[in-house]
Amino acid sequence: MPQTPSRIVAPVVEVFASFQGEGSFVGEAQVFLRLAGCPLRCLWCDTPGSWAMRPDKAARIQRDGEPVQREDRVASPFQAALWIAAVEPGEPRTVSITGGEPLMWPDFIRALRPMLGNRRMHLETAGAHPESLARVLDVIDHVSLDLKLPSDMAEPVELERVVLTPREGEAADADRPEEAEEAEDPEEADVLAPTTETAPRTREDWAMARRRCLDLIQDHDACVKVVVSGGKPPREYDELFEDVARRAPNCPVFIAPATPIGGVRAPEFQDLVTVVENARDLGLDVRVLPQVHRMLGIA
Ligand SMILES: Nc1nc2[nH]cc(C(=O)O)c2c(=O)[nH]1
Ligand code: SF4
Ligand SMILES: [Mg+2]
Repeated sequence: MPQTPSRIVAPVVEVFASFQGEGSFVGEAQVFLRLAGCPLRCLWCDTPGSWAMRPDKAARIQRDGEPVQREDRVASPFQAALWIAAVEPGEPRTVSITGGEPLMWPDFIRALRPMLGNRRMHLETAGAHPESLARVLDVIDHVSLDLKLPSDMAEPVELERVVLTPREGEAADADRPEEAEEAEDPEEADVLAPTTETAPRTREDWAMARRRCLDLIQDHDACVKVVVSGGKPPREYDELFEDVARRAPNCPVFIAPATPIGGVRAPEFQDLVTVVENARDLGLDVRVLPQVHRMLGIA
């Protein structure tokens, strides 16, 4: 059920300016808005700190060259837009909304759109929540769709909605007890209500979600990203490429060799070549692109 417009909030991990490190817009100066909350469990996840919503934690607002600002994590779209404007070093930038899984927050994303003026709004998402993607697609200028190999995914978890009473982490205002009482009424409190669309579990669920997402983006400005990690038979990626070739054949495909973190390995060079050739055999427009922001050592 959509949230009441005046009460739309989402948990913000961080807002910062950087250069886009992945996909079609690599190298572009952008602002990143990272929302917390992800029910998925990619084995090579590079942002596990964004899995939990943690309304008690602070949002990190980073303007280059200035000390990090710590703010209330639970933010309205208006507040997020103010932070975006505050971290931009110069002219307004394209805003990339990432996570976590930003499609946990479709109402928030829709409500943010009119607050960004003529900035472009890009979305970094996994192909796991087609209903939520359909809800936001008309306000998104570019979708960067990560396609996941089912064998790269551990069991998803469910994100529970959180009623914030009063404001999480803040004591009730002793001078205005009537307000504190109001806030304790769940009808009046802010609620972190992630989408109720369930995450894929089985291989079949994943195939269905992926295909629905590809059908949605086929006529949209979009790119597909596939993380290739070490130790996987190159043929495993065929099911992803075959779906792209059938459903969104004009969409550029970026192969991202996994950044070695934790136990994850980068792919062998020969395997990478084979994966690329398998995609090319299907007529796909494919490029290899490691995470450039990691290579630069920036956020
Ligand atoms: N520079 C930079 N580019 C990015 N592209 C996608 C990112 C993400 O975390 O989704 C990301 C990120 O975190 N930083
Ligand atoms: S979808 Fe993104 S945030 Fe969620 S587990 Fe995968 S890589 Fe991590
Ligand atoms: Mg990422």
